[in-house]
Amino acid sequence: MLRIAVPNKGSLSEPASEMLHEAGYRQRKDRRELVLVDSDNSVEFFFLRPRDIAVYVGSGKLDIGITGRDLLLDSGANAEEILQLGFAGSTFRYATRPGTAKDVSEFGGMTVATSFPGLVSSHLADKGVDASVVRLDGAVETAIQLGVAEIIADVVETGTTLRNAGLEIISEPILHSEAVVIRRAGAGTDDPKVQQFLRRMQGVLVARRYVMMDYDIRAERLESAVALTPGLESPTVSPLHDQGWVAVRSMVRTKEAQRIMDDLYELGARAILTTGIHACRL
Ligand SMILES: Nc1ncnc2c1ncn2[C@@H]1O[C@H](COP(=O)(O)OP(=O)(O)OP(=O)(O)O)[C@@H](O)[C@H]1O
Ligand SMILES: O=P(O)(O)OC[C@H]1O[C@H](OP(=O)(O)OP(=O)(O)O)[C@H](O)[C@@H]1O
Ligand SMILES: [Mg+2]
Repeated sequence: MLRIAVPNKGSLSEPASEMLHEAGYRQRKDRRELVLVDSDNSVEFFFLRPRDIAVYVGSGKLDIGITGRDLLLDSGANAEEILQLGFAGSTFRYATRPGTAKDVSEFGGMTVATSFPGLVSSHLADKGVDASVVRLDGAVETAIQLGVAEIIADVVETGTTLRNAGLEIISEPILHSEAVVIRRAGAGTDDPKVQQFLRRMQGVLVARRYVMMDYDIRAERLESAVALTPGLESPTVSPLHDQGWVAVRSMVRTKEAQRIMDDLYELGARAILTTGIHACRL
């Protein structure tokens, strides 16, 4: 059985379970369930606090985990990313009241409040800045108002939370984060059970990002049309009964589908259809 850690709470929890469900795995119906065995797929899921996942996986007690890159790096656990999952995207940044500091180099002697002390301490050390770090559990924006710290370091998605707290971002992001699949460092991905899990998750990513596009085009325009829809490897081209026309089938990025349909139409393509992909193995 492959033992997989899944976030049980917070921003990562629902999208992680949704993705696993799309990959064909059973997921819990009751949020209080802590362990779930999916015997059909030889997988055991452990629903754990997002912060703890890297610790379990790093110790080798669990084979694989889903967590955030920021949480992984903050934990200092002996684990590494093996797949990026494309959800829970955010940056990790410093912020303060206007006028306090314009750059990390000015933080010397100040206090930084954060829920990610490992990440922040090592970033400050890299920059050679001698600032104190105070660890808080959440809602760190308030630490400045209450005089616990001059600076905060926190997850920023839209920036709304910072704006509402009257804070401004300082310097470049410390980190770009997203949900990732992790494994104990050095354990590799050769294990067939791990390979199968990764193929399923990659299948979901592709099914989410691509649609299948079909169209008919005159044979003499085929090369120009194929240049617009090169597919992942190479498009399928089939002859039509009506001589001089061919049918083309190719995968295109969902985000680009409408633009490509316009361009194909301009080129003379007709009967242009897109269909969703439910699942795939590349
Ligand atoms: N607003 C957000 N947008 C995108 N990702 C976020 C956001 N807030 C937190 N995350 C990500 O979620 C992970 C943190 O999960 P965690 O459950 O500890 O905190 P949370 O989602 O803020 O939940 P809570 O604070 O309610 O417990 C990190 O990887 C972080 O980057
Ligand atoms: O840039 P934004 O779109 O505003 O999102 C970022 C905010 O979302 C998270 O907070 P959450 O609501 O999880 O509260 P927390 O501080 O208690 O974790 C995070 O800690 C930031 O505060
Ligand atoms: Mg939070």
